[in-house]
Amino acid sequence: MALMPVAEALARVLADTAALGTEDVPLSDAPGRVLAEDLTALRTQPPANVSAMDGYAVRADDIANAPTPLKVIGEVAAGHPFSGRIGQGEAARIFTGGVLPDGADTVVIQELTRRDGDKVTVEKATSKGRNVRYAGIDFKQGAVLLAKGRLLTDRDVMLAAAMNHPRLRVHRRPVIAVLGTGDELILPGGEPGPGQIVYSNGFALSALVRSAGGDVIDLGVARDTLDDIGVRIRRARDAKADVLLTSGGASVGDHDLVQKALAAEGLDLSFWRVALRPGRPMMHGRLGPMHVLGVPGNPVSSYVCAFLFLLPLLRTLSGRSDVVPQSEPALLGRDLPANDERADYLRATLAMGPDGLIATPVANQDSSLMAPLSQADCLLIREPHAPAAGAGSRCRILKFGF
Ligand SMILES: Nc1nc2c(c(=O)[nH]1)N[C@H]1C(S)=C(S)[C@@H](COP(=O)(O)OP(=O)(O)OC[C@H]3O[C@@H](n4cnc5c(N)ncnc54)[C@H](O)[C@@H]3O)O[C@H]1N2
Ligand code: MOO
Repeated sequence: MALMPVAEALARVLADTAALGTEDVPLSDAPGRVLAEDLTALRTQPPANVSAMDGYAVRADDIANAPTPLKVIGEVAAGHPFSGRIGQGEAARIFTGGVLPDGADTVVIQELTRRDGDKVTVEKATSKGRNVRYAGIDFKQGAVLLAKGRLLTDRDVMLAAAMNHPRLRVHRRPVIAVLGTGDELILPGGEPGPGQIVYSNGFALSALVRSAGGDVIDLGVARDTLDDIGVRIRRARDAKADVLLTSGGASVGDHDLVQKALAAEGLDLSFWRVALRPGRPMMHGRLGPMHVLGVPGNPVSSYVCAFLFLLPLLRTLSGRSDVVPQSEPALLGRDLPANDERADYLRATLAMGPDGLIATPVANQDSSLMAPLSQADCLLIREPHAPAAGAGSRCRILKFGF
């Protein structure tokens, strides 16, 4: 079977995949969730012309030839408007956030005044409209300020609160069941037997899922038997996971049983093997409504595949409008040879140079190496058959999160 181009593989993963259903959550639970409907301001902010400073509300014409004595006829604090009207030669004491009284058009800061009983002397002219925040300068009732599909930030919930929404309609969080496979794997902290290593993939994959707004079902590590893998696949199904993410057992070895176990459960395979390095033996299919992404066991391959395919899938299920992480320009930190037929995602570090970001691929790109992966800041993209490229030439990178 020919290797599938990365773009086609991604298109297949995302094909016929709709955003999950919605739920209402209180504002405090909304950051990190994806907005499921356009959010309209229920009020205007500020709702009236208000003072930006502590001082005196005046008529600018009255103080054009300062120093000018004015009569103080009232007081305005935030939340306590003054019902009177400022006439010629009059002023009102006003505090930050107070509604500008009728008749006044300007606020003089108190540092430019001298108060004496019910008189205030404005010592310096202040231009008309100064220190006034006009009604609606932030937003107006009816305006759509947060669009459907937006990943809500802490600042967004501040805005939503100001718009007077106590709860927001968001998409359900995707549930991702994470399964490791391999007889050689023990859990961190255990005592490895001969030939054993420590299970590590799942920790990064679960963290990636959570950082992208998904919930994780940890299916642990299956032994290399059809039975054990099958039991855990059924557990993912019974739990109604949206995605089953397996790592390991994806290749052609005698102990690579994941696809066989999935087939026994009725897998509808959409592809296996991608023109990608690292990550060639990746597969995708469906078990009923559940997506299945089978990523290779080599730790770097598992992470790169999850980054390239699981993240967009998770974002699509989450209802995000920005589904595919966008690449950014950088300059190559060292010479690279011509590429073969597989797209290459090189682990690279980033540094700021005089002409922009410099991406330098780590020396050893073996897909089993976790130390350089942890040192890397990004993936440097090499398209299939890319010609040799010299240090300083342009390249594209995908930055890691965190
Ligand atoms: N004859 C061939 N051999 C291999 C091919 C091939 O095309 N023909 N492809 C190679 C490529 S490329 C990759 S990538 C690997 C992927 O193989 P598997 O998905 O079957 O991975 P495993 O054999 O299960 O494991 C590979 C490697 O990674 C370690 N591993 C596995 N799971 C974990 C985990 N959860 N945490 C940490 N480390 C893990 C495992 O011990 C192996 O060392 O196949 C090549 N072979
Ligand atoms: O495709 Mo594998 O992931 O290169 O080691």
